[in-house]
Amino acid sequence: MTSLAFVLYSLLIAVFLYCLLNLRTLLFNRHPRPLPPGPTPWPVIGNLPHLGTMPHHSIATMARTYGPLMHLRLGLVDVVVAASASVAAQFLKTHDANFSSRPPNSGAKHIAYNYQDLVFAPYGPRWRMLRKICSVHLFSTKALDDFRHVRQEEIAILTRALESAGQAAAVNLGQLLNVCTTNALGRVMLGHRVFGDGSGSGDPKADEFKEMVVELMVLAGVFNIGDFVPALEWLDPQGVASKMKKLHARFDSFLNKILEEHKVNYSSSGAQKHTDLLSTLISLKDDADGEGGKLTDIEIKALLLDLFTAGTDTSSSTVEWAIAELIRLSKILAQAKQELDSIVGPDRRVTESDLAQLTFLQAIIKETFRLHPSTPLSLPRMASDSCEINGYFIPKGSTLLVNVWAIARDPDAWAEPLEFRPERFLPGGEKPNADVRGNDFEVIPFGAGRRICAGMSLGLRMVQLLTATLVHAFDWDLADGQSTEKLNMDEAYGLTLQRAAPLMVHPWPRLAPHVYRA
Ligand code: HEM
Repeated sequence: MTSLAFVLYSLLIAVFLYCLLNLRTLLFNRHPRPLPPGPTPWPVIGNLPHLGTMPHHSIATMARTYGPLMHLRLGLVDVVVAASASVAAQFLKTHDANFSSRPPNSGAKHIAYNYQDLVFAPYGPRWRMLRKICSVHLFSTKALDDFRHVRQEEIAILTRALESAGQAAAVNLGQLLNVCTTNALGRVMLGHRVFGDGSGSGDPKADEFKEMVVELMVLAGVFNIGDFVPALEWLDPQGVASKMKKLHARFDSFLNKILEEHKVNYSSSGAQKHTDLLSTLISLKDDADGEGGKLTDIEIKALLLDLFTAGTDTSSSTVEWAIAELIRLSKILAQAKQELDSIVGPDRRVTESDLAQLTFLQAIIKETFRLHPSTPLSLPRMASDSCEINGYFIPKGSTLLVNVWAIARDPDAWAEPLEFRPERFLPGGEKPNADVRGNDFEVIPFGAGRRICAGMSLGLRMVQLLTATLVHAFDWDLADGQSTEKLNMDEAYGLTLQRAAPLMVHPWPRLAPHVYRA
């Protein structure tokens, strides 16, 4: 054999061995570490059929078999699920920077102006700019304090509406709460209410708006096959994309109207300048040269859409769950009333300055967030790079789902987790110091890390003040003489956790009459 032939022969053998080794690695050990355990996927659609109609329930059940760090294959997409506090902390604290973008999805594309918004903006300069604008103008302590009177006034209007409405017929509490949260946000963001006089009674526009927000949350919560099997996207087998496009058109016309009206007022009156978020956004359109560039009309509409959808039903449905729990549990309700009566008394409504003293009420709110988190699977995140967590390989591009709902019901972390027991958050209870602001991973209704809820401080203030006011100002009966034990506490699945049946109640005023007129 000539030396050239020998070299070629050796090279061939080396290449063959290299390919053989690679093939072996590809077939049997693609990654230096294994993927987290999980149920065997079906061909093409993977584990999509395993999700069922209540994915946060099904995923929690699967985690009992496969562990708190689980791998699912949804179509062609790797999905990792965190179902315990310690695993959630690994993703949202230790590896948070790597999980600070959101995965591609049809909701962002068809509803949120093709990712031009804040919620779905890729982690980077534009996201930072949008978030900063919101923090400064809406959510900083100064902004929240400046607009405290707005929240209190809108809650006063709700109280008045409940006082006069409840005696004649039962009221849909969630609906009225939604009008209140939307108008309070509208006054801060746009400088005026979104719906009429704020009382919400029989306002078809308010009904339609809530129905649109709920539809958005339901659609955004669907695991859309097209998101996971791109080859099937054009087929839109569940009809999700087509419903999203129709809904987008309705939101867009709502937002166009707001923008046009505001531009007219803004240009005709210099006095309007910078008194509300939208004026600021419009002024940024002309002179912003922040890191992410100028704001376009589309970006402004996308941001308004985010805030109106993420910031209304989340708060109002949390209050609806809280009141439903209290109506069922009369002893806890009585204890909450006692606290309010001793601190606030019968001659005035609760104000935000009272909240710090209402320790039992605060515990009720934490317990409500624990059992009824507004977004049970939080909002999805995506691995920007491959990484290793708890000895498992997490591939680049994986979607992360944090089962906030299951974590807060984990029997290893909570005593009798299905019981509504506010005292667990009080001194002497099992978690006296736990807070819900993303530091204690056993209860993270607002998520955690860089992409924690942008409106958390506002959401918390609104939920606390609304719940405190409703408990203090009214006694509650269920509609049609329904017994409290029979109150339906079922959930309806969506990106946000709605009640399956709306809470229909009669509110009976319990404070001095002048309180309701003030
Ligand atoms: C009960 C009240 C609320 C709850 C439970 C809640 C919950 C959440 C959760 C779980 C996330 C995802 C966090 C993550 O990825 O880790 C989120 C994101 C967000 N929330 Fe809230 N939210 C509430 C109220 C609000 C309010 C009042 C607003 C604004 C007016 C708001 C605006 C947003 C925005 C803009 C994001 C996206 C943040 C980003 O991607 O950087 N939320 N919220």
